Amino acid sequence: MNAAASAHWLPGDRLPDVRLRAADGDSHTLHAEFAGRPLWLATPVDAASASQLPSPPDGVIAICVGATAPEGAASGWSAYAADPRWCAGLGTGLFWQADANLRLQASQVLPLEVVPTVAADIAPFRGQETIAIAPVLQIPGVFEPELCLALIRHLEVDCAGGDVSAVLVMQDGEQRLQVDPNIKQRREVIPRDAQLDARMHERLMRRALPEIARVFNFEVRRRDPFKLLAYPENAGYFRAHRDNETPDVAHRRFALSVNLNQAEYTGGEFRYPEFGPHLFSPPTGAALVFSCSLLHEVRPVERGTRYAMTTFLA
Ligand SMILES: O=C(O)CCC(=O)C(=O)O
Ligand SMILES: [Fe+2]
Repeated sequence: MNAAASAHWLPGDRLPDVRLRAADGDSHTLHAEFAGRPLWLATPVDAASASQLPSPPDGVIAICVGATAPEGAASGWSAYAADPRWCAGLGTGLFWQADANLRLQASQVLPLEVVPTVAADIAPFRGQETIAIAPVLQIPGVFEPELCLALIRHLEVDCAGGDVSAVLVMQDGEQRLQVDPNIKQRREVIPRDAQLDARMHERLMRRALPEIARVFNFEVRRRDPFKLLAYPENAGYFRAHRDNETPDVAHRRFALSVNLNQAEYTGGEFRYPEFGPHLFSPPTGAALVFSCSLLHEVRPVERGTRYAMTTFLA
């Protein structure tokens, strides 16, 4: 096993693309042919280790990469050889679970000590018709839970809760910052901890930017400063607005927002009234990315405090 080799793939990372060779000699690429369903991927070192792999549940694609695989098609596993350069980078003796978007969910060393289960978020798709949906992108697991907690602490403790959020208004031909409860009510602060800033930046570079490039075909070159937000119980909201309407923010292309404690409040969902009634409340650590030209609102928080981190990309 080589833990060092696999250490650079963390839960939340999208698996690298790779060319796989089937027993009949045909070649297949991971991203092109194995996305769209949850994936189990194993790299057992020998036949004994391969024979201990559990059968995958229905709807899960299971591929065994390397010299050996569990016997026969009935096992639910398909055997492939991979480009050896990739195998070296991956490491052998490993078991990976990835979601339908090929994002790593969990990894274990073989033989397995914990029986793998299919978590709700990597369960096979159940078809559901919808008439309209806002063109937003959700990226799970951009920040780890521990980073989310550190950010909340930074806002509440190190930054003494932040400042009441103001809006820019034009008055007598001049721009002025002014608190306006007709528009929004929340606290906010630009983080003052360079290490937290660097950790957020690294996670965005690693997990959000490649997805934005893939989904929106857009290469991010600029980022506004990070902002930590608190929407208090019965007092926090941001009414419908667009994020690029005044000259000072016209450069913004995409808004990115990460929920930091989604299970601890109710209300506070995003809504895109131009695109129907759906409410968006991504889980803790997930990023919501959308065009700054879309009308959007953050619904009033009813219970608890909603914490989030937001920035704008261009
Ligand atoms: O609360 C958030 O996550 C972001 C709210 C928002 O729309 C904004 O700050 O422009
Ligand atoms: Fe906004």
